[in-house]
Amino acid sequence: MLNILIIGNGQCGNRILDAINREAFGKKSRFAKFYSQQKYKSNVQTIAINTAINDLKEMKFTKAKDRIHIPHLHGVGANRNVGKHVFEDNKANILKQVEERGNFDVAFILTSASGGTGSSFTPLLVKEFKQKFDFPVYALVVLPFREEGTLYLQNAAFCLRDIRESGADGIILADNQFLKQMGGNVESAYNGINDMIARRLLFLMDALDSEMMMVTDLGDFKTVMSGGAGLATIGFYEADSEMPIKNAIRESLSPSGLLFSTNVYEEASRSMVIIKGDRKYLSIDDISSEVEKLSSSVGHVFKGIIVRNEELPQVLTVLTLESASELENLYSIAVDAINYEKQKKDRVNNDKEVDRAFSQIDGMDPSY
Ligand SMILES: Nc1nc2c(ncn2[C@@H]2O[C@H](COP(=O)(O)OP(=O)(O)OP(=O)(O)O)[C@@H](O)[C@H]2O)c(=O)[nH]1
Repeated sequence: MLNILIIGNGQCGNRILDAINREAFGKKSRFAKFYSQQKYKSNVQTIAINTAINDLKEMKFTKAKDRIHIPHLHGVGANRNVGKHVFEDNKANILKQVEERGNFDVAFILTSASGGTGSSFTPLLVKEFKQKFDFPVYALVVLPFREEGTLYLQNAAFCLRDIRESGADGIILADNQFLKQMGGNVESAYNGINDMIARRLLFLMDALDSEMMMVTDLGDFKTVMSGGAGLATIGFYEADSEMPIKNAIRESLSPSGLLFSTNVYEEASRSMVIIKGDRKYLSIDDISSEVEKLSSSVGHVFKGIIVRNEELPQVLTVLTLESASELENLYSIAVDAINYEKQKKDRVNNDKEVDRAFSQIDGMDPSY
């Protein structure tokens, strides 16, 4: 049995963690968390960390003992410098609470790249973990909608770089902009995106800890994640009973299945394909021929099959990327955002117009 730690940092990380716990507790009752056991096969510990108490209170499926409030106003207001200081002041407390949970085989840290709390805490937390523990640490990082503004864009650029430099064993990318086709208003888009991420992570945990017909384990996952440029994404597809399994594999690798925009056949470096479902849907020949196609352009592909009676076929693909043109696009917009913010600040510093306005009443007092 694997010991798995999942941490959700900041509002976005908290919400995805809550979506994971909702699936794991069963969706039926919001009170399930008070009396039921999580349905995980592994020993999964979940911890939500936030500076904003309201974000923690908003969680419906994560137990109160699994929420760590780091008091700092109501968040750090998208300021990563403030967030870094707040983390340093509180890291002993956070690490103590993690250590009290026991030993882990692997940790996942969930965060947005662009806010203040999650994006500044995550790289520093990864760094502490890598110094203190010897389990692999993976960050699942949510990229912003591109129209969310200059501060979020610059945060995303610096956060991703910081996480890469922190010693993380891999970064799994999910992109709000790419996933916004979920439609609806922002809130329902968030819920839809969070559910997509939660489902994929739960499938992954299930696969790493299952008796399989064909085995993929944590060792294989580590090997996949160590390929490429340290970046990865995850695809998923659930087929109906009519769809041939090879089409389901292809769908999981298509834009509608992936969490991040990439042409898998051009940018992926290593992959893991796990297929789950009733034996009657799982033609080994079809699976093998589709996986061979993928490996001819990707390189190494690990393949796992989990037989689950009466279940429709589902496919999960983990892909590490050796290049990511969408990330290059994001960085070029972020550079514009950083320059824009800098110019604005310079203008305010150099332009004394406001000071001149105030100076007109120097030495005067109000008369009533
Ligand atoms: N997918 C998804 N993205 C979210 C969600 N909530 C916020 N975001 C995105 O996360 C970014 C903002 O980061 P947050 O996680 O809200 O910020 P934080 O880490 O709590 O930091 P501060 O509020 O600045 O202290 C924006 O790009 C939002 O679009 C969510 O529930 N799901």
